[in-house]
Amino acid sequence: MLEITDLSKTFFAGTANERRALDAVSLSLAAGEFATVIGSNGAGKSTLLNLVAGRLRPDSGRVVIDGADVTRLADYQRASYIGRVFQNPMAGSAPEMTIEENLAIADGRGRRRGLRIGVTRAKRERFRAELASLELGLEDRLRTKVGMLSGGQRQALSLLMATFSEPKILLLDEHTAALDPQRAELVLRLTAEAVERHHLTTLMVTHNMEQALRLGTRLIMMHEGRIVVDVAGERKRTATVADLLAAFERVKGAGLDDRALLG
Ligand SMILES: Nc1ncnc2c1ncn2[C@@H]1O[C@H](COP(=O)(O)OP(=O)(O)OP(=O)(O)O)[C@@H](O)[C@H]1O
Repeated sequence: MLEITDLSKTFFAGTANERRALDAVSLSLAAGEFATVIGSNGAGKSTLLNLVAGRLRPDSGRVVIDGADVTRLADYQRASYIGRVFQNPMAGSAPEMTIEENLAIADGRGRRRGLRIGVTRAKRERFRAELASLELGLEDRLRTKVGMLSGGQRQALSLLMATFSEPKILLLDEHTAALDPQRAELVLRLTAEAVERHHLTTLMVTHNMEQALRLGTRLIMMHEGRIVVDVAGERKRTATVADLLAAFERVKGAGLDDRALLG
């Protein structure tokens, strides 16, 4: 479903500040595969997501989604392929618009006939049913402005909006980091349910190793623009936080050529 081949991105190339954010990364995710992505600050995690979303253009390499080469498409041109939730709960929805208006926009995303935010009775019923699944009581507040919601409620709504039009790829960029532990747990549960229900191919960046181990079917560790650990199946299920920390220490100590051994 997602084929990334030899993807590279350097910022400020040719200057003293040159920074190789992504270094010939290749990654293949099958339909429905849910990869959690960890790595230290500056490892290239957000850059990877930005390249998949089309927010950034790569210097070289390819991004193929569901067989379509989207490498040269701008972010709005691949919007129908991608749902994304950011760290900031304020980023995913429009505060001055109501819950149902926000959902109507999400519902129309990627469709051809422009922005249609008209809400029919049938749509309203669907919105109500989807909101009820969040178990936050938002189904009774369709006409409430989104700016009135708490961070956790807003992030749950952002997640619903990101998955509403059943995207091919779901990108989650530390989407629970700004929430208190209880709300973070709720949004994580909703995430797992949405991925399962819509069979979404997912990349979830997190700094929380326990989360990275508990969620998803695959775990990727990045370091200095490369994927240095990539585990799935039984190996992922039985891995511990201590294993990840040990792997990270090995990566930091290893020369570039040795890193391939860790996968
Ligand atoms: N728009 C940009 N302009 C210049 N440099 C950038 C830009 N985005 C990222 N970088 C640099 O690229 C490198 C990778 O950054 P990136 O944000 O992808 O890392 P990350 O793994 O997401 O880190 P964090 O965990 O801190 O969010 C860093 O050195 C960063 O400073």
